Formats: sequence, C-alpha cells, structure tokens
Amino acid sequence: MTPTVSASGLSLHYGGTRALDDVSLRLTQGVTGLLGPNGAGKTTLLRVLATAVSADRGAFTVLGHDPGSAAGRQEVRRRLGYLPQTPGFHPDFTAFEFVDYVAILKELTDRTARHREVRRVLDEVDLADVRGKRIKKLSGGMRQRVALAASLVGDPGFLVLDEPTVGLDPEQRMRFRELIARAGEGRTVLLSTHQTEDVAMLCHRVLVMAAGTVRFDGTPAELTARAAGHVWNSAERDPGAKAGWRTGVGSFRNVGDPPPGADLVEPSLEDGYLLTLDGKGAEVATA
Ligand SMILES: Nc1ncnc2c1ncn2[C@@H]1O[C@H](COP(=O)(O)OP(=O)(O)OP(=O)(O)O)[C@@H](O)[C@H]1O
Repeated sequence: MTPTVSASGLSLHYGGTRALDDVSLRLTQGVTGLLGPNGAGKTTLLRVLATAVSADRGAFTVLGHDPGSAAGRQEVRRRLGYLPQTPGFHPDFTAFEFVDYVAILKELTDRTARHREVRRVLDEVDLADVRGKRIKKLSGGMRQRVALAASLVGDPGFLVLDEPTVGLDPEQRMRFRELIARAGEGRTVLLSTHQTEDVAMLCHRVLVMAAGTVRFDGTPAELTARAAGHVWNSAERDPGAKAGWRTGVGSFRNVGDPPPGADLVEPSLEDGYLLTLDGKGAEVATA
C-alpha cells in the first residue's frame, strides 16, 4: 500500500530529554497502534505529526504535503484531525456548540454548510440525540465521542488519536473501538494507547516506542509472535521468569526464557510487547 504519512529522522529535545530520537515511519490507510510506556515519546510524536510542535530535526509529509513551509503546513492541517490527550472542552458548551466552534477554527465559514457538517460528525459518533446537551452533563464516554466528532470535522484523511479510550469502562471502550474502526475505513489513523487489547482488536499495524525511539514496527500478529516460545505455565512461579503471576485457575503464567521442557502456551500481544520493551528482539522490523 502507498504510504500516506512518511517521516524520517524526527528528533526533538526538551532540555536534556530526548523525547524523539531519530524516528522514521511510514503509515498507510487503516488504524496503526502506537504503544509504549509512560514517557516513551508517543504524545510528542503525535504532536509533531499534528503540526502542534516542530521537530528539531527530520521531516515528514502527510498525504503528499510537507509542513516544512507555511503553505504546506496549512495543507497538512486541512487534512488532519487531532484528538489530544486532554481535549480542551468548555463544559458549558453543548456538544453541538463545541463541535461548531472547532468547525469555525477549521475555516468552515459558511454557516449552513458548517452546521450540516457538525450534524454529520455528531451522527457519525452516534451522538445525534444529545447534541443539545451541555458537555458537563455528558458521561466520560460521550465526552470522548464529542472530541472524536470534533476531530472528524472536514473529513480529514489523517486522524491522530492520543489515548482516546483512557478512563472509559469496558462497554464504552468497545463502543469507542467500533467508532475508531469505522473512522479507519478509507483514512489513516494513528492511535496512541496503553491498551494492548485495543491494538490486538483494531489495528492492522503497530509501532512500539521506548525512550524516544521506535523499537518495533510490524503487524500485531508479528508482535505477538515475538513471544512464541517465551510464555509457559508452571505449578509455582518460575524464578527465572521476567514476569510471572498466579492465574485464576491456580497455575502460574510466566513470561521470559523458559526452562527446558516447560509447558509452553499461546502468547498474547501484550507478552510480545513486554518482551520487546525488555530488549528481546528490539531491532526495528520492517513492515
Ligand atoms: N513540554 C515538555 N517539556 C519538557 N519535557 C517534556 C514535554 N513534553 C514531554 N516531555 C518529556 O518528553 C518525554 C516524552 O514524553 P511524552 O509525553 O511524549 O511521552 P508519552 O509516551 O506520550 O507518555 P504517556 O504515555 O505518559 O502520555 C518525557 O520524558 C516527558 O517528560
């Protein structure tokens, strides 16, 4: 598939902190997950790609446009939807007023067309019924859907979502998953999350970041496969395991380097992620 977003050598320092260290990537249509521990640089990468902050070094293009110039930046912004980690809601706004406000910022000047677009995006996230409600009266899940609606204004080709499911209960998360999957049809979505399950369920591709660098770039199945032969059951916690815990059925599930003859079990994407962070197979695979 042709890449829609390409970045090479992105680096960004905050004082002595290397938030991004020579990050290169190519995204295609569909949902790509971005995993990494706290402080890995995920938000910084999203903010750079969303043109909210400039990298010290490196370059990138979004849908053929280079934000290196003011004109290019404007073209990128026209094609971009961004749901930041903490959307800046005005709690007294209704859902409609908030999304309308975002639409004005996105230069939709014609009032009738803009209001049609606001209704369209609120419909798209199944919020048509509550568009006249004040944001402070909405549940956490509904608020996140309002933020998603705002990011969909103007039908952007590139959608950047920063931990959109954080704090949602399982039902709300599943509902949100549905919406993200829908949003990923025909567009490029980059989804930062701590939920390995979201990545396993939603993404055609996953990037793992740690300490400002990309440690893995491949499919969720490839990330899971990294843990093949490294997860085993035992009656007692295996002292040689990197992680091990008693499961609900009483046996221990261990992750790491198994002893000879261990009772190997199917790994999960989370196992592959943990072992990647641990340095096992930390080289960047090419997708
Ligand atoms: N505005 C800033 N000023 C100074 N340091 C910053 C700033 N933003 C981020 N950092 C630092 O850059 C590094 C990467 O932070 P970033 O927020 O990108 O990580 P993250 O992977 O998104 O973490 P989390 O999962 O906790 O959101 C961290 O060490 C962080 O403290």
